[in-house]
Amino acid sequence: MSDRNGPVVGIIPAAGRGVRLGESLPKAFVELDGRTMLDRAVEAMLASAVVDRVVVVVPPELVASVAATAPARVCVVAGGAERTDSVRAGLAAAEDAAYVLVHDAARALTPPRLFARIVVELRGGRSAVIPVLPVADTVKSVDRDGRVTGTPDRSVLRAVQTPQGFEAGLLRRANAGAGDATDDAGLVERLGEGVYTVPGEPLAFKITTPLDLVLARAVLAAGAPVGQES
Ligand SMILES: Nc1ccn([C@@H]2O[C@H](COP(=O)(O)OP(=O)(O)OP(=O)(O)O)[C@@H](O)[C@H]2O)c(=O)n1
Ligand SMILES: C[C@](O)(CO)[C@H](O)COP(=O)(O)O
Repeated sequence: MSDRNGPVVGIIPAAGRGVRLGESLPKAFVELDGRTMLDRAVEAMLASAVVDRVVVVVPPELVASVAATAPARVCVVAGGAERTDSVRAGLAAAEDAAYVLVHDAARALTPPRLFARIVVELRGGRSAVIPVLPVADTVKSVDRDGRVTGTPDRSVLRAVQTPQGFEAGLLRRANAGAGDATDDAGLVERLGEGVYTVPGEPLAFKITTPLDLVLARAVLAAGAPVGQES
């Protein structure tokens, strides 16, 4: 059990290569209207006013250059081969945390109010809290031949975003366990611990493909109040 008033440390995994985006530099360093995805993610986290400090996890060769321009309350560490490895590196630099918020740099337009929504639940006694949205498409499971094996009831499905918030000790235990997962909550679920949901934000979409990049730039060009509102 964490100290309910203890520090919240944000961890921003930004060490991916962005293969699916296909740009010539690591994805977190691609610019959206003059500011990198990473800078936007850090600024939103700090603007939320619910995070005490931020650990940014970047490709090893970029640690020195990112650290040289990092704002106050932000430290920079080297990431690993998989996202889970990068989160582990972030956790190692968050030794003082009572709670951690793990947030993809790739969700660069996330409104600050989403961080606050997660922290309210953590301080209220939840150990693991994630933002989700309803699923708009029908989802099928398929076998290796592409043959449909089932149609899950859409009403119980949710698309999962970040920031994902945890009692720090719980995420340390989950992350130290064997195996990988596509999100941090998945590791916590494997421990048999409850993971709770709060409403996500459409603007917290993950910039994964070139089309996502077009969408993000269009949102900014349209003058949406991204990063300003709390
Ligand atoms: N070894 C890794 C892989 C991913 N990430 C981060 O985890 C977030 C979500 O990952 P994703 O969107 O898949 O980014 P990439 O791994 O860069 O994308 P791709 O799979 O297309 O290469 C991103 O902010 C990414 O930088 C990370 O810190 N370390
Ligand atoms: C953590 C995550 O953003 C939740 O939706 C997602 O699972 C990351 O997946 P990726 O393939 O590493 O982008």
